[in-house]
Amino acid sequence: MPDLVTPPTEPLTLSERARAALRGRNLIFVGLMGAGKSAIGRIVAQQLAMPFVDTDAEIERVSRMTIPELFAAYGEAEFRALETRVIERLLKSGPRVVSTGGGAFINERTRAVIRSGGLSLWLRADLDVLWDRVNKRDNRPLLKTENPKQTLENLMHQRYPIYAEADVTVESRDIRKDAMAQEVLAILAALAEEGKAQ
Ligand SMILES: Nc1ncnc2c1ncn2[C@@H]1O[C@H](COP(=O)(O)OP(=O)(O)O)[C@@H](O)[C@H]1O
Ligand SMILES: O=C(O)C1=C[C@@H](OP(=O)(O)O)[C@@H](O)[C@H](O)C1
Ligand SMILES: [Mg+2]
Repeated sequence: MPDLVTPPTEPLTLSERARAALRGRNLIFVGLMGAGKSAIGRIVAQQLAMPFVDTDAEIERVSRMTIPELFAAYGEAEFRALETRVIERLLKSGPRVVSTGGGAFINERTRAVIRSGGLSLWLRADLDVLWDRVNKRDNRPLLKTENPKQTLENLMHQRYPIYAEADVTVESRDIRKDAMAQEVLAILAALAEEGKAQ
């Protein structure tokens, strides 16, 4: 007689549980410059076995210009319009993990596109963590001011109430990037299980 007892199923991995929270939707990282959207988004995508796109890199690819060149040549308003179009296209052809530039979710149109395009995740960080990270590079045109740390702090005050509208908030801490990515997965998995990731 063959054994008709169903074998026990393997427990789901953390990545599988996190992916369940997305229910086939895009995962969109938002937050201020230096929060780790680009770096952590890439690792999370690998873990979820989903394609990854960084919107700044995509904007640079399609325009064949760098972000500082785009700001210098066309100004912030034009950059935002291009950013909205690029994000809309990427989200429509998903599901992917998408890391946005810091100002994307602040723009009303882009925010609406992100809201309807998937699960938004705010990587939230303190000023000192952000400053420590952005200070090392000079590729962020908005920080080319007399006092860039003060500018970053002003942006925090302006933007944090808006980032808070994201579906999920994760504290971006000063820990290894792979550990940070694991935290993101664990929070997504917990959401799926609580049935909160609507
Ligand atoms: N958890 C982390 N620990 C250490 N360094 C980090 C961490 N997250 C990001 N970084 C580094 O900080 C810098 C800014 O991160 P990035 O992903 O570009 O931020 P964002 O895209 O949000 O502006 C990069 O050099 C990145 O490697
Ligand atoms: O905060 C912003 O308005 C910006 C953030 C940058 O992306 P990161 O947040 O990935 O640095 C980039 O899109 C551009 O310099 C503008
Ligand atoms: Mg980035």
